Amino acid sequence: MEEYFSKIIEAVGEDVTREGLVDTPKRASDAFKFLNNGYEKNLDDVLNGAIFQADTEDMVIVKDIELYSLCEHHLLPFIGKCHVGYLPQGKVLGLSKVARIIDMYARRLQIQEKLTKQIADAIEKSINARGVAVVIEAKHLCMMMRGVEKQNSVMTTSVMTGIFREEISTRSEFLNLINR
Ligand SMILES: Nc1nc2c(ncn2[C@@H]2O[C@H](COP(=O)(O)OP(=O)(O)OP(=O)(O)O)[C@@H](O)[C@H]2O)c(=O)[nH]1
Ligand SMILES: [Zn+2]
Repeated sequence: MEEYFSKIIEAVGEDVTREGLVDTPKRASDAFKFLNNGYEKNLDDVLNGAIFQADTEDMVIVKDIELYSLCEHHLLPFIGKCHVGYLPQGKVLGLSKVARIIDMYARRLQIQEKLTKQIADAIEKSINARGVAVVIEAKHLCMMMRGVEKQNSVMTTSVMTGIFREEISTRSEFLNLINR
C-alpha cells in the first residue's frame, strides 16, 4: 500500500522524496488501513460474549454515537451520528458493543444505506431482538469538498425491523427519544 501511495503522490505532481513527504506513504498507508480495519473483524469477536440475560422487554436506546466512514465511490469520509434502539426479549447487549458494531461496519468502504442496514441486522441477530431501529445522520465530504459542493446537506437513513416497522407508536417513541 505504501508503494501505491507513493505513486499517487507522484501522480498529483509532488516530489515524494522531499522532506515533508518522505514518510507520508507509510503514514497514509497506516491511516488508510486503520480506517478500513472493519474488514478484519467479525461480529463474534466484536461482541466478545458480552450478551447478558435481562428480564426486560423495554426499549433500549443509545443515541448520538459518532460515526466516521468512507464512501465507496470517492474514498472520502462521511461523518455523523448514529442512533440505535432495540426491543429485547431476555437478552441485552453490552453497552459498548453497540458502538463497536457500528465501527466494525463503518470502517469499511460504504454507502450510508448499506451501513445502516448492516448495523440493524447485526444487532437483531446477536440478541434475537423483537425489533431494531437505526438512524444515521451524516455529512458526506464528497458532496462538500468537491462535486456539487453543498456544505449543509445532511443525509438521514433509517432502518426499522420487527416491532419498530410494524407499530407506529413504537417507532414514534423511538424517534421522540432520539429527539427527531
Ligand atoms: N446513496 C448514496 N450515494 C452516495 C453515498 N456516498 C456517495 N454517494 C453518491 O454516489 C454518487 C456517485 O455518482 P457518479 O456520478 O458516479 O460520480 P461523480 O461524477 O463523482 O458524482 P458527483 O458527486 O455528482 O460529482 C454521487 O451522487 C454521490 O453523492 C451514499 O452513502 N449513499
Ligand atoms: Zn462519495
